[in-house]
Amino acid sequence: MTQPFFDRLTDQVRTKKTPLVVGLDPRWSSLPETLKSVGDSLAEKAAAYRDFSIGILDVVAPLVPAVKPQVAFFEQLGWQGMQALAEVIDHARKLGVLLVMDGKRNDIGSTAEGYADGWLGESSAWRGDALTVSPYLGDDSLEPFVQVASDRAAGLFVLVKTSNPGGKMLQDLTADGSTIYQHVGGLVERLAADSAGACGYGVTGAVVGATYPEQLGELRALMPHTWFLVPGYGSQGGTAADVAPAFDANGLGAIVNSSRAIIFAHARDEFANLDWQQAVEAATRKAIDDLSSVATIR
Ligand SMILES: O=c1ccn([C@@H]2O[C@H](COP(=O)(O)O)[C@@H](O)[C@H]2O)c(=O)[nH]1
Repeated sequence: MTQPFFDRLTDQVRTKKTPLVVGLDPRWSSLPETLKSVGDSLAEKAAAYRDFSIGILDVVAPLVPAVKPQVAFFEQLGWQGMQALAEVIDHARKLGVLLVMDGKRNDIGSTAEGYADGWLGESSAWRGDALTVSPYLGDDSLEPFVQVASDRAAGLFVLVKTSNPGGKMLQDLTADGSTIYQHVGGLVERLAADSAGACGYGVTGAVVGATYPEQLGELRALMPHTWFLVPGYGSQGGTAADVAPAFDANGLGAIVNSSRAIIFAHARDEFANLDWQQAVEAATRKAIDDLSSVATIR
């Protein structure tokens, strides 16, 4: 019997001794030139995205608990991109690194069932260990995801407080005396508390941006059964000090994503003497070291 996702994540974070997650966000304009030596048809771009992502996986799988493929960049290339994503997922599974699919899906409940099966269902080629979902269609839209995730020992990360500057336009509005992100956080925490496993965390996690450290601390206190996925560290300006409030007393309860700062490290001056995979490894180790100063994992 497979352990619940957040129990597996806890084990992986303890084994790898880091909360760092590497984001797989291939972008044609930033790819190493050696991978772009072919043409730029959709098929050729998809093959380059596959090779790039697999090359990253080979480097980071022994170092980090999970990777976060950004579905948008694969969807952008149509069916060839989705084929490439399936191959990347397959490779990650063989390497034993957990997969957080960043798709930010949702719809009315009956349609949400389709998304849940497509991204978490046993027979899907795009099955992740966890999926990001939007809360803005309400509690009934989350139910199919919770059901499938519970049945499949998968996890969810619901958007609560996103890292982008414009997120506050809606998420910080006040209704019935609380902000929208506090209401969403309360809903996610109730679902997590109802399903908490051996590690103390439930089936629903929350996305909370590193760019809002004050709210990270506030939500950590409000959401003790909810694991956080923290994007915005690195390229968006979030620092190790900013993400420090996301962790619980055991240095657990949060994973911290970094995408561009790691996968395109070959373009950083400090790694200019390295090939692109060596640069990925150096940037990953640097981020692990940086985060170790704020998350003491027990
Ligand atoms: O609030 C959010 C939710 C998701 N993201 C995603 O995370 C990565 C961040 O990439 P970086 O290169 O490390 O900035 C990307 O896939 C976003 O779509 C987010 O940034 N903020």
